[in-house]
Amino acid sequence: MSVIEMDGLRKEFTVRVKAGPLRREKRTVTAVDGVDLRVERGEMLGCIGPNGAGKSTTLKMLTGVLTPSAGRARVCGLRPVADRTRLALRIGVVFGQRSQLWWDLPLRDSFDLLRHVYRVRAGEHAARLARCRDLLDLDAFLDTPVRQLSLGQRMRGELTAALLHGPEVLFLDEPTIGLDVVSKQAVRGFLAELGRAGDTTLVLTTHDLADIERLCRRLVVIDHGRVVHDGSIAELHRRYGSRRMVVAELDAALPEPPVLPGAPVQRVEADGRRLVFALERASVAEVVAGLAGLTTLRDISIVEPDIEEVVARLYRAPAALMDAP
Ligand SMILES: Nc1ncnc2c1ncn2[C@@H]1O[C@H](COP(=O)(O)OP(=O)(O)OP(=O)(O)O)[C@@H](O)[C@H]1O
Repeated sequence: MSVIEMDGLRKEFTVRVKAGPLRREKRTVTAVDGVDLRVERGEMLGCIGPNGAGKSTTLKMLTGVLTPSAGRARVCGLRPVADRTRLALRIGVVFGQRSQLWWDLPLRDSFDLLRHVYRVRAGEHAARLARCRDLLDLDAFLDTPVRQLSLGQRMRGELTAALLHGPEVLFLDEPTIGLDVVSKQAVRGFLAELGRAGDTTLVLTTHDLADIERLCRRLVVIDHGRVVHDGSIAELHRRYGSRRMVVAELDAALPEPPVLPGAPVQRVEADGRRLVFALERASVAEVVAGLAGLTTLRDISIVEPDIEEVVARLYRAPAALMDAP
């Protein structure tokens, strides 16, 4: 049994929209449009998609916050809505906008209350808290009331709060949004460590592709409520034709951009002294050899495909053009 199962999962919302000066009409918004996915124990699944694609709605259905309009979801073998209380003991949830901490209490007291809510044994609680304190560097603000914490400090507190009962699955909606570089690194490092340990399944949505590159071997792209890619980042590059680039720095500009077979010029920069070639069929050696016959090369570098670029192209493509994953 997979730890997360989704079969034809669907969510529609009925919204009222203005249809004239005094009239409002009901309209149906399909937020999630038949998602089929399996996530195995210990996997780290990254979920990306443009604004409004249906990521948060999917997480809300998996955590029992929203009832699906159709289809089936199981998490740890449980029905998220019907078995919500039992499920709460087995999952951890960090949703950026919602806090599970007590605003007026110091972090330490919030953690203590959560121990009682989840009925965690004192020894287990202490061990998990010690690990989080160490990896997330909590000690400097453990006695500060939550409302006085910075966003990055609070997010580290939220992560700890979500993990103190030892969940099997951790759902994270935008865990690094708005964090500064240091907090982002702390959160990513912590999640990577959690992933390496291998006993927690992690599902995260993000707009920050560095989160995905750092953490997730499996990437799901959602658009218009449907899964349009499910696989590794390398597969995404292969599928959408990402190419490596060769950047050639020349001593002097050429009168015309050179035509090299299998390596079209992508960009001309620095007044013609920097040329960027896409490696379509040619190798780096062939580009270097081709250029050496024409000019003096000052420097050459290779740029690996950029995930931002491929994802931007993917988001721009109309959903209908994207084939199934
Ligand atoms: N409670 C609601 N009532 C009506 N429509 C909703 C509701 N929640 C979400 N929607 C709509 O469902 C669609 C999917 O929203 P969702 O929040 O799941 O997207 P998302 O992929 O998480 O977006 P973002 O990246 O902006 O957070 C959007 O069109 C949104 O307006």
